[in-house]
Amino acid sequence: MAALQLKRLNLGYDGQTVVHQVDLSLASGELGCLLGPSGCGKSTLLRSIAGFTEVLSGEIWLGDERIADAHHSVPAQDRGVGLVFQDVALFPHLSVFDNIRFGIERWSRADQRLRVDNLLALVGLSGLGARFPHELSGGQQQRVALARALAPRPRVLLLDEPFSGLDSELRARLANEVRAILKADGVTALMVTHDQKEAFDFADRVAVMRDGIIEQFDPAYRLYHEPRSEFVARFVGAGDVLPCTVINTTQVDSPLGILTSDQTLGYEPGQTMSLLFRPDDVIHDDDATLHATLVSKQFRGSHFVYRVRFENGVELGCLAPSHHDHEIGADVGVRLEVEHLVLLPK
Ligand SMILES: Nc1ncnc2c1ncn2[C@@H]1O[C@H](COP(=O)(O)OP(=O)(O)OP(=O)(O)O)[C@@H](O)[C@H]1O
Repeated sequence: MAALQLKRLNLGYDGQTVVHQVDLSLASGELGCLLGPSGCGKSTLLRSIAGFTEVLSGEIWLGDERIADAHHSVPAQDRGVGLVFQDVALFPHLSVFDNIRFGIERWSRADQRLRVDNLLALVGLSGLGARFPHELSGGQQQRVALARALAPRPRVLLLDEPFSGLDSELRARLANEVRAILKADGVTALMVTHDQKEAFDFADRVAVMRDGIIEQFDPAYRLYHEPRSEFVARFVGAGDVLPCTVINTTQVDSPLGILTSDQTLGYEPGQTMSLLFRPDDVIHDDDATLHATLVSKQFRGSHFVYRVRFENGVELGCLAPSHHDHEIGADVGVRLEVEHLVLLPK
């Protein structure tokens, strides 16, 4: 049984629907993410699960309990949902230990101590229970907030842009760390972010949202390599789209010649489609027979991302090994490595 299930969910404000017909489910222990541009409805969706936004139609289930539909709604405090927000909001006058203990005060003293000690160890803060929030770094405070939300063993944990107040290096590290912590505790969680890297670091599956609908809900690898729409393709990574015409079950005619896929394409011959090129499909290679002009380059440490222009004017992003520091305007060799062609509707 799914730990969290949204069925044909419609949400909105003042008679206006902002989330449309959303279906989504998370298995027990699964980590999901809502990823999308500002205003697409991510927070509205998350708030409806927490019990802060009413349901216009559709249903929200936690395990075998229907917690909300258009006619009834279990109060937020009775849902067994844990929350972690961007603003950490720890109680400044309580110690770390007492902050974490806050939601389990009705447990026995011994159980409280055991749970808090376990959580402190889980979030890597053993020995810091007596400190106060102002004596911790931003990242440590966020981990205390996480431990506090986890203490009562919520049925599902909701995280709304939990790292957005932190600097970029810490964000990347925390997304991974929090993932490991939640996996170790077997927690089911749904996080909201507009940061693709954070979503990829954190989640088992990512739901890409646009204008109140979920365009695709898949593991990161699949979103990147098998996006179902141009919007998803562009939102989860760099890429270029060229027009092409389907020739047969495995080949297309493109501005870069005839390309062959290692998988059946599933489109009718003669259909015109968009063909996706990721920079990692286009590799700079001094020995390649295909040539292009280097238009721009970005150094990324381990590699360069080149922009190359072919004779017919087509431009693509291209990966180059870190030590291939060619001059802008140089003629460079390029190898196309597109075994799996990604065709998108035009
Ligand atoms: N309390 C509210 N009253 C009226 N409209 C709202 C309210 N909250 C959000 N909206 C509208 O609903 C839509 C979705 O907003 P929501 O906050 O869910 O988006 P989001 O994807 O989380 O955006 P962001 O990444 O900027 O937080 C937007 O058009 C927003 O203006």
